[in-house]
Amino acid sequence: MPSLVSPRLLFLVGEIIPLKKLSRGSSSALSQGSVRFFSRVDRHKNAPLTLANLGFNTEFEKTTKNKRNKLDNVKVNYPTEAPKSREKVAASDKSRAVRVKKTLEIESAPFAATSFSELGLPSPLIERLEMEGFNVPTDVQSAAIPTILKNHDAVIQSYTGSGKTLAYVLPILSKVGPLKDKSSSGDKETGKKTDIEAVIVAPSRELAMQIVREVEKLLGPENKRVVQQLVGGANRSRQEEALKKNKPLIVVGTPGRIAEISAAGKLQTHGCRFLVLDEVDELLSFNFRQEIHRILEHVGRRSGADPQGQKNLLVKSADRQTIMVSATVPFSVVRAARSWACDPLLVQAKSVIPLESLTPGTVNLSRPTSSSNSDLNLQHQATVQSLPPALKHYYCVARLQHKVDTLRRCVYALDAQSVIAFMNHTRQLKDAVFKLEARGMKAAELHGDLGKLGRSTILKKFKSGQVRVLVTNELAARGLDVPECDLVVNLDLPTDSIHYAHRAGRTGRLGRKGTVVTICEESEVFVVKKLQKQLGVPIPVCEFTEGKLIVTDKEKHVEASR
Ligand SMILES: Nc1ncnc2c1ncn2[C@@H]1O[C@H](COP(=O)(O)OP(=O)(O)OP(=O)(O)O)[C@@H](O)[C@H]1O
Repeated sequence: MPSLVSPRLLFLVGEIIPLKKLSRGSSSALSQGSVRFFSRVDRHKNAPLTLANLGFNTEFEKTTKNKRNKLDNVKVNYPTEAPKSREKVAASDKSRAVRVKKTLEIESAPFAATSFSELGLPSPLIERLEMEGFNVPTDVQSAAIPTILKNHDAVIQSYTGSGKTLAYVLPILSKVGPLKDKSSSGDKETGKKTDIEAVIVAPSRELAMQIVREVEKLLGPENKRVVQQLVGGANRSRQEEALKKNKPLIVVGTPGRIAEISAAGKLQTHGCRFLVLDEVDELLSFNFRQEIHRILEHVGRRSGADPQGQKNLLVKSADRQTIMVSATVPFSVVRAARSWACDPLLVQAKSVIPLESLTPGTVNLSRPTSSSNSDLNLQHQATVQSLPPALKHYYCVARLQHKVDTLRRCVYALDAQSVIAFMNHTRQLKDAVFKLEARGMKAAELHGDLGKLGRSTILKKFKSGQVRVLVTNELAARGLDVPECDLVVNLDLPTDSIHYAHRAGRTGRLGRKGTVVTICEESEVFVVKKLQKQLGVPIPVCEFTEGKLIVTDKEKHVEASR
């Protein structure tokens, strides 16, 4: 079997990563890898980067029924001895154990593993998973869990609803708290009991509370105090009292509140071992910049140097494992990971590669600019990775004043039971809800101006089916997990393909069916066409007549199946 890595690209089970510039470390590591090629690569100079012009006739060896899809012999070998900054400190100085990254043998991360026990999770945690009905890990969990357990910093990128939350929660619970692997040697013993060992940051209260519930479910009722929420809008002094009284090991919250309590000296995170930035591209946006910077400076310590960049082995803080997560990874995330993480790996559903091998455009989704053909192909590839494959996308044209009525007809035509409708301005949400209710359709609005109690009540009603249409904006909805959601409607156009992807990802969770309909004015159709190109998915035009969704594309006039 040929064992080579073309200097131009790395082909990992359906992934083509143009590696214009591999840094020495990873290229040597990667060049030791042997990736299965079935054809020669002969890329023409300026042709766009497509499989065809790369001379690939990709044909995978059919795996037998029982054999899993594995990457044979692809190794990303990191030096087993920790880089200088992570050398084991002398036995005498126990105050600061450091994390030693272990060689990551990709084949030990069996992509599409058939059980969680194959991934090295401790049995108490596996028992809890089984009690909660989680038996088979998703692809991104199969790739991420071994990577994080081997102490690597990671950027986890996989399409919406693919199980990214557990992909980082499970390895953390394997090392922190009552379900952890008691036998794991060499791991840092926790410092004072008050030390927080994991900080998980999310851009919205809803998402933070959703993560808390996932962690609490796994910990079980007897261990609920191990995790605590620090979300904005809740009573801060009560949160600080709980921190003192319960001494949680894991905190989950929104950037503002975590930074606020940290600045007040009420959150001891210098011994923190894990920092997770969920929906990281949103967290790096302007509105959270200051708080995220404070959190990155004060939580644990970036491995290898203190925030001032000086090597300071006397700092009494543990190396921090930094994990960044999102369905969309624009290059701003790659840059942030490079400065705040240490040798981070890009973990996708079926590939784990050194992040430093990426160049602008490879996973960049945030530059929906006019780009050359090959860049479009790359964006296409990156964007498609952020959309659940089973989704169906449509658009229909309506006058501004008829949009809500069109939404109502869309809901009836698709017989949708759990609908999330997106608008760009909070004041319009009320008007849309009023019009829907006036026509007998149970609707409610969700946005930042509502209080914490109001928001959680509305979410509960929506999840329980008491509300059929939730009208919201994308911040309140990012990362939101409502498995029953079967239709997403864009009443206003999203600002770019990243926002489209996160809105669309509220439906079609974990392989379920889902439909996305964008209702736009005639003058906005060109934007939908642009999104279609950037997202790489067909968005045919449709209309809702006689209670049916009719695709009205010229070449085909068919009724869309429900
Ligand atoms: N291994 C699994 N088996 C069954 N269900 C799972 C598994 N992992 C996650 N889930 C469920 O799948 C749903 C989606 O998971 P999650 O919210 O973590 O997806 P996500 O990738 O973070 O989505 P988003 O990008 O929108 O944040 C949740 O209801 C979760 O409980």
